[in-house]
Amino acid sequence: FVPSPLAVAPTSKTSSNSRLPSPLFALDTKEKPAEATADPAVSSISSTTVESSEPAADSEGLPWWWSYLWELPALHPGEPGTDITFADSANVLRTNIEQIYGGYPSLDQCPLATGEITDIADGTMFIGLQRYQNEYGSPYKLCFGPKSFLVISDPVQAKHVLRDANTLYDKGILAEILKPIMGKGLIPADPETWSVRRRAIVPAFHKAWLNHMVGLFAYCNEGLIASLEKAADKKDAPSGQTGGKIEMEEKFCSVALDIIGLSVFNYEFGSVSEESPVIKAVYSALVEAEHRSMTPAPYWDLPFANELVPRLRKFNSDLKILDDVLTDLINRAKNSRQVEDIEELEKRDYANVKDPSLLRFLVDMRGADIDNKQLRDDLMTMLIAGHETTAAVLTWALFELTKHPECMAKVRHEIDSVLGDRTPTYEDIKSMKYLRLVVAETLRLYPEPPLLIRRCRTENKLPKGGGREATVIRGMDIFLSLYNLHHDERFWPNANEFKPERWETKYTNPEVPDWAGYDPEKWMNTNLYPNEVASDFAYLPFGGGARKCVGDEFATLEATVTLAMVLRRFEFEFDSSKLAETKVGIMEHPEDLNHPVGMRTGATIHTRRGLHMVIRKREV
Ligand code: HEM
Repeated sequence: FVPSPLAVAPTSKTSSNSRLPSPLFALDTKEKPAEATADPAVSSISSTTVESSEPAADSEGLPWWWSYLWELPALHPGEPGTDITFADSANVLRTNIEQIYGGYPSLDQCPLATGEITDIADGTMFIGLQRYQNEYGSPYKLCFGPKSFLVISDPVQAKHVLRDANTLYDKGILAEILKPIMGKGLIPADPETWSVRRRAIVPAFHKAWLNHMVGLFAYCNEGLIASLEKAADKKDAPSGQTGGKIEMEEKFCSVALDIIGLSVFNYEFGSVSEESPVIKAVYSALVEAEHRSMTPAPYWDLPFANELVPRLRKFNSDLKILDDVLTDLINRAKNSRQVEDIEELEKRDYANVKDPSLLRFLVDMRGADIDNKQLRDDLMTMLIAGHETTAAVLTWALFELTKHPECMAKVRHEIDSVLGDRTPTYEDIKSMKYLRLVVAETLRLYPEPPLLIRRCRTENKLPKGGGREATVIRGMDIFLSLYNLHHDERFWPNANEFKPERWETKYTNPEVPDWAGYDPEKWMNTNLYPNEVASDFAYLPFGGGARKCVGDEFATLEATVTLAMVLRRFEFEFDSSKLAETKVGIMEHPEDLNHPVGMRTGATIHTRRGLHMVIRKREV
């Protein structure tokens, strides 16, 4: 198997990027400069990024072509956790070869995107995929060596994959990569384990608990506010600006970690104010999950790799620290177990409950599986799934509000009139509609993650929708681009504009067959935030169908409370000294023109160099 005819072939011009683009998410081609990451935890995140001038070997010293070899079906037969076999992978490969040498239309009727590899390896793969979408429509196919992906960016087709035919798809590569970290947690779990655990975990996010969580979010934010006050008091802003300097992406990461620790397993990380080996271990797990998602060859599965590769040895020892903490918390919860029926648990008076964590609920539930390993996997999954995602939403919401002073003024007016000096309650959130729309609009412009991943288990037909009818063959890997869906003018007029008001207006487009359009009536009376149902699957920040995020309401409430508390007390401006520095980034990435902080992807969309702001206490 010669890779180049099948690949979007690296040309001599692009040879510095000759390592294959990631099969997952994106390759980041820029390294975050050290000054943007004073916090060691955050600097360890930036260390996962890959330099554009990468020589012909990756960070583990493996030659770039090794990843091609790994993808040969003979070396990578039948995927663990799925029923896809060597024969299925070979059939997908044969289809692609026939298409390349036989010409379009192929067996699956999908055009093959061709172009320079740099189109998608410039650090923002989702933007590269959008360029191809404009050219080829939905779905189109992308080949990297013998590996191929069907890229879907249409709401009707997304509804088919996620909801109507969801049993015909599994998580494919994503499950393979996350299994060593999350075990049998919901994201990578096999179908049997998934349905048992999903039934146990969904009731844990019940109404009374979410109501109580609003108070917990406010409690964790007090630490953040104290640390922001200190920064404001420093008054070290660059000349021409007043206030103190602060990097807000890192601050939002810390508060989101504190919140997830306390709410999910009753553990005080206290990461807003200090650094500890456990916090470092959490970041190590996150960094490794992200690194694996960007590494084409699963070298960690090789015999002895975990003993021999220094990176893996370090990761395993960090994971052990985290596992020990989780095991201790699980044992303590089990030792004080008080079994109750789900209905009774859901009626708990949380004001008088000492430990309101999700772990407590999962242990106390009658008939629950309280096997240590399973509980550990559940907690680890929620820690990873629920931390950086929310931090990213907060980062981009502050970024957009700073760019749009008229929206900021509206938000502030709402917060002042609803909250006054109080900390927010669930009822207050209901009253702060504009702020909720800001959160929704941020999730539209910056979906976290920007791509969903699936693998087809049974050949089936994709409906046409606003794209083309196609056959998805068994074994085919899928990228469902949320970024494309959310930025498509056919579903969202002036799609690139930050306009929270858009969510109040009905929109239909008869030119997209079978798409019902967006209808605010479908959520405003029943939900706090717009969702996939109201947009007929054109807005999928939390996915949709059976595998939809279990933490959607938790996360949106968390983001709303945090923004309300922070924006009420502080004024922000972009740090002008850092803006000048990022001009280089702007020149290199024309699509970043509206993003003075730049974008890069791992599992979520990060800034390139941090969200550097000048902060002042607000006169109220
Ligand atoms: C703004 C924050 C968040 C965003 C944008 C987000 C987004 C998503 C998305 C898009 C999925 C679907 C993935 C797929 O279909 O492949 C998902 C799944 C999931 N999320 Fe979230 N999430 C967020 C916060 C949270 C939180 C706070 C938790 C838990 C405390 C959480 C736990 C999970 C779990 C367990 C799954 C897997 C569900 C399953 O497969 O059954 N997420 N999330």
